[in-house]
This record gives sequence, C-alpha cells and structure tokens, in this order.
Amino acid sequence: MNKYEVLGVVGEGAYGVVLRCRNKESGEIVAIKKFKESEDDEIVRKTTLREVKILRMLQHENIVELREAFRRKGKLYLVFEYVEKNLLEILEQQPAGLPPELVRKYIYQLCRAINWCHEHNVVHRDIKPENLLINPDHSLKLCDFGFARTVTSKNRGELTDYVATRWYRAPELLLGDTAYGKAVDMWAIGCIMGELTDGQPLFPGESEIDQLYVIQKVMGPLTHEQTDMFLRNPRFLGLKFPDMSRPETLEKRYVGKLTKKALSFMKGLLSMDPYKRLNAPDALQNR
Ligand SMILES: Oc1ccc(-c2ccc(-c3cc(Nc4ccc(CNC5CC5)cc4)n[nH]3)cc2)c(O)c1
Repeated sequence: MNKYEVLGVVGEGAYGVVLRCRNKESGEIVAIKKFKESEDDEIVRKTTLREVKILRMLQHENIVELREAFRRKGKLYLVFEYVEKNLLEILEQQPAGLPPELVRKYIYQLCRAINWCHEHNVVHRDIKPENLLINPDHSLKLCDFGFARTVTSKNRGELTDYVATRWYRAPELLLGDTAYGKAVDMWAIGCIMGELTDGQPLFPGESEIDQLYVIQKVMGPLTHEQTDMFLRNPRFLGLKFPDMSRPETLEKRYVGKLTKKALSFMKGLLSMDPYKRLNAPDALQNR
C-alpha cells in the first residue's frame, strides 16, 4: 500500500472496504478492495481466494478490470480500475428515467458482461445500480463479485446463502429455492431495465414477503411449483397473498415508454418461471 495514497472510502461491507486511491508513481486513480479479516481465518481465506479466482477468469470490456492483487501484513488487497460514476448516481440525476437509446446501450453492455460471466459458469448474484459503473462515454463496467459463485452440475442445489439486494432478487431466491442458477442474473437485468426506463424501482419491496407481493402485483401469480415452495417455507407460515389474477402488467406499467420489441425483451427477462426466463445468449441476440 506504500505506493498508494488513500483519497477516500468508496464502499464498505462485511468483507472489508473499497478505497479510492492514487498511485503515487503514475498518478492513476484506482479502487482498492482491502479485505477486513487477516488470512488466518480459514473461511475468509477460502472466500477471498474464490473471489480472486473468479476475477482473474473474467476479463472483459464490460467488467471492471482487476489490475493487481497483493498481500500486506496478512491482509489481501485487490487493485481495480476506477470509474467516476455508478448507475445509482445517474438515476438520482435523472429521476424520470433515461432516454430509450441510453437504456438500450446500458442494458446491451450489461447483457454482454453477464453473458461473459455465464459462459464461465459464474453467477454474479448481486446485480444492482450501485454495481454498474458508467464512464463519461457511456461505457458500462460490471463490478463487485463479492457474492459471485461458480455454478456447475456438481454444486447445483447447494447455493444456499441468500444474496442479491432485495429489489433485484428473483422469485426463486425469495422462496428459498437452493437450485437457483444463472436465471437470477437475468431477472435483475429486467428489474434494472424497468428502473432505467422511468426512473422508479420496478419492485421496491419493503420485506421479503412484500417483495413477493409487489412482484405478483405487476407480473401475476407465482407458478404452481413456486406456490408449493411458498406454502412449504416455514418463513411464510400462515401467510397468503390476495387474488393476483388481474396484475398491472408490464404493458400498462410502461405504456408509451417502451417499444413493443423492448417490452417483449423485458418480459422475457422477467418470466416468473426461471426455466422460461430469457438466458444471456438469447438476450444478446434479441437486443
Ligand atoms: O470482488 C470484487 C470486489 C470489488 C470490486 C470493485 C471494483 C471496482 C470498484 C469501483 C468503483 C468505482 N467507482 C465508483 C465508486 C463509488 C461511486 C459512488 N459515488 C461515490 C461516493 C462518491 C461511484 C463510482 N470504480 N471502481 C468497486 C468494486 C470488484 O469489481 C470485484
């Protein structure tokens, strides 16, 4: 860390902290993730090694670049490229949403980044506006793989830890389905496409049960399999939803704001059934 000057804190979490730093030799501004725990803790060691392995695998123009990794006094530091803004800030500056061409540009780049992750069997699991970095030329970089996991036929059904910020969390995640996969990222892309279109979060649930409610209010009822999962889940014991047979629909929600093609694309991303949800390769073809 001697060659870096700390300029400020960019983000903080259970893992540690992300700092905005200047390279004293080159003057370059970088983002440095400093892991909290020392490497002595075996679980932390395993999770940080998993994160670095994923990051080293995922070099793509729409994924923030890992410049270097080093250890100092038993702590791991990851040095990344720094991008001035994130999408949350851009949405705060444009509360009525972004022009359709910019929505298309950002969603296309996000689909390219996620397609690259999924081709490498990596599920990001926490796609949200804060994790989408935007350059002045409107190039987009996906960041923060702290929750990312590799999904393979061997570990399918073992992805138990809940992730994803609530508003962007797919129904199967909310219902506690342990066999979830890449489709959770496609759902989040659909949520972000809606938010970019009118500046409002599409499903702003205030709790996990409310999240399932606000989703169904727009998209219609859970599938039969999801209803079974809901009724079997002790977290939701004794709870039931009102009649969801007359949902708002995306058509009504975005009337006059999305072309028919864009609406069809968004509906594909927000299919309640993860097996019917648009996957990343098809999303790229359909843009
Ligand atoms: O596993 C990991 C862990 C961390 C990262 C990561 C890598 C890079 C960044 C980052 C952030 C960033 N720029 C940025 C950071 C924060 C904001 C929010 N506004 C700030 C407060 C004024 C806006 C822009 N540039 N680079 C953030 C996270 C990563 O990409 C993967």
